[in-house]
Amino acid sequence: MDVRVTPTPRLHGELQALSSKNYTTRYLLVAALAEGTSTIYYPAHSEDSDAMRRCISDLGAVIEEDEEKITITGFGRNPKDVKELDVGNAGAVLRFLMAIAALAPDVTFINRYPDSLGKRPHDDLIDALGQIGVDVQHNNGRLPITIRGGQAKGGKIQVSGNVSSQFLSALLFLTPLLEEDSEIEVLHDLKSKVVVGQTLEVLEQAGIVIEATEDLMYYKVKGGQKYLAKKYVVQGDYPGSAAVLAAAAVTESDVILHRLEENSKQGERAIVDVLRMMEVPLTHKDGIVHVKGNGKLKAVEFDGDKATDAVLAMVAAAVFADGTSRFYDVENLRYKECDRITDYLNELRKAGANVEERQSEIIVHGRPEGVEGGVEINAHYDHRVIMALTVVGLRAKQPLRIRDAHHVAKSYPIFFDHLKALGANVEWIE
Ligand SMILES: O=C(O)C1=C[C@@H](OP(=O)(O)O)[C@@H](O)[C@H](O)C1
Ligand SMILES: C=C(OP(=O)(O)O)C(=O)O
Repeated sequence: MDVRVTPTPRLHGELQALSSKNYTTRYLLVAALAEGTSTIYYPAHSEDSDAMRRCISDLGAVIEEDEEKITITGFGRNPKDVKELDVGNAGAVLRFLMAIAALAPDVTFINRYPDSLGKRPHDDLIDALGQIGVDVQHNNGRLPITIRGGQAKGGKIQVSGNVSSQFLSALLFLTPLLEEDSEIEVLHDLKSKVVVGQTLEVLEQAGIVIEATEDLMYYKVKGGQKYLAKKYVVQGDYPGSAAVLAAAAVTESDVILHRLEENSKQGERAIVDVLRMMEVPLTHKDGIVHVKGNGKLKAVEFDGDKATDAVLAMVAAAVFADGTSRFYDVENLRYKECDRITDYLNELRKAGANVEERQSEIIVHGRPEGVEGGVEINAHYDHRVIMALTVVGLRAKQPLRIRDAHHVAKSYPIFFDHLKALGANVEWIE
């Protein structure tokens, strides 16, 4: 399904932010790893969070759900002997469960998205699991991947952090359940470090004790720990909301978004600071962001690694800024649903933006006068590309057609409903 985005000068209205994808996947996982019954209030509903639900259920968690909450009776350290797991296109779900599969005899992760997740590398995690005796069969570091666990006892693990933080998070979820104590040392740089903060926060809430150095590069984990069954409440999602806020910033707007905690550990809350730096009129108080956009933005420089899943939305806003913006330290955007530097900038250029790439930088020469539009956009299976190009389309001169925009459902199935509710001219077309 495609979406047509027709230029829209004004947005107006009030929305509840959707629930955080990253917290939902983590709470589902720690609930599955506990032996009792946990309750998660306001879980996210998206393809990625559904992938975690489906997989933990296949592994033996018992799940009941109503409008408001989900209750999960976990399998502790004894997952069911499943032969196959389907994580859809969800990178974090795959990586976390690759580690948990070390507790099972023989699991194969199938390759349902050969052109997206199927291209992403998992070598660093495969290597780390190998160090504690887990046998991993793989296709040159990629899916399909078969894990034969059972032998893992704990010990010293070194893991590289310069492609994805998800490998480290995966090991942090697994090692407390192993018989022996573990030490985890992160090699090279640790990208998306802030997200590891969310992992540690959730582990602590689940009763797991982990000693971490302040720089998050070294950990001591006692083996034989138990995840506790708990009650969790999922907060609002900054990465998805970043696109809505960017849309409000590039238009004349009066847009209010609820459920965005000021002191959240989500790095993508930096969207608020970045828009402020761009001189977009806004306030943020008591979990409510209120943007009163006038369409005027100033260029900005920002370390994108601090807010990895909001960078594309920030870049979309910068397309209309006065001056040249620079988003640096973003190399690992290349290893996501698509190459979020080369592929994304190609689509932006088609729409009429003036952008340049470096290996780990995105440079945007702003066009406050607007961009031409009138083209078809390739979504590259990437929800964040779809959302960011929608922002650009709102201020293009001619409509943009975004092909296969249904992939927005990976994290934000109701994104277009939300934008429509604000008055955006967006419509699904066959
Ligand atoms: O741990 C997580 O839930 C995630 C970590 C980040 O990935 P990287 O660590 O690969 O940057 C982020 O982009 C992804 O959306 C979710
Ligand atoms: C990169 C993302 O997710 P994942 O790595 O879990 O596929 C994302 O949500 O933008």
